[in-house]
Amino acid sequence: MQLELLDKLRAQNPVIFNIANFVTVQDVANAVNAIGASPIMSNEIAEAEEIVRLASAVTVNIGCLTKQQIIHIKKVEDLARQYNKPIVFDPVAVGAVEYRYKIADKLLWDFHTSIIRGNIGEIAALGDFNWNSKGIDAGSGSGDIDEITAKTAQKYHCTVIASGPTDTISDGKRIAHIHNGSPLFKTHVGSGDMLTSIVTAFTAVTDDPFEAAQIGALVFSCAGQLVVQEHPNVGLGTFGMYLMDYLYKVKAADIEQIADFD
Ligand SMILES: Nc1ncnc2c1ncn2[C@@H]1O[C@H](COP(=O)(O)OP(=O)(O)O)[C@@H](O)[C@H]1O
Ligand SMILES: Cc1ncsc1CCOP(=O)(O)O
Ligand SMILES: [Mg+2]
Repeated sequence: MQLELLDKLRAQNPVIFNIANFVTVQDVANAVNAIGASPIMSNEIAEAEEIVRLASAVTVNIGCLTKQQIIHIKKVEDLARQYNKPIVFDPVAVGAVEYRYKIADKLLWDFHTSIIRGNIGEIAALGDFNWNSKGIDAGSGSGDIDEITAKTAQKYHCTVIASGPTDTISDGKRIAHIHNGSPLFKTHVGSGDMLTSIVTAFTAVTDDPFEAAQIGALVFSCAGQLVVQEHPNVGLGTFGMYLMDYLYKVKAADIEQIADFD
């Protein structure tokens, strides 16, 4: 794992274009900012080309999808292909809402996506596996998470992160697991969206999406774990606040001490 990518990210401070959802947009902007990149959110098709050109990478989050936004996403994804900017896709609730599954599946076939980051319910749905997703949450299921992640990566020819208590990452051939984190992540709506855009930030400093996925997931999970280690009585409200502090101040050396991956 290339932990030096964290310093590289902070030195380069790349601009990250986010098509966000209105629930978690500020958390995502602050998380991208705290980790050392420069977020920009936009919903306007007329400025899409300018923003894609100035950004190093693009997040597409379908958390609050509208028909107008689908037109915007297609334009932005087409521009990202034209200007060779990586796309990281967050398939919010595709396991629970058939309409979203259909839109996401089509976008993932029509445009090259570098990384898909979802919870296991979302990743299982995209990979056509049975799983009982629950709204935006992972829900429950008994499938083999390694197999689901790898097969979904093979289906869309990209890297996939199935996040959860363990983050499972595959590019269809290789598989990695990040065991760090805290159950408090689950209590904070927006944890997944923050992770997705932090992973996007790391695609700006490495050409290998599998590496960007691993380092993004490791840094994010370790930041949350450090919050709880150093503030054992933290509640779910203050966890979100401390998480921003730790995303900002966490160093590669701190992560190295607690990193738990294979
Ligand atoms: N029980 C848990 N223990 C440790 N980390 C967790 C746990 N649940 C979620 N996470 C972490 O929370 C972040 C968001 O993941 P997840 O909850 O799966 O996404 P989403 O918010 O999209 O459902 C990831 O970094 C993941 O590692
Ligand atoms: C509650 C909600 N409704 C639509 S998007 C959204 C936020 C999803 O955030 P996350 O997937 O990061 O928990
Ligand atoms: Mg999510």
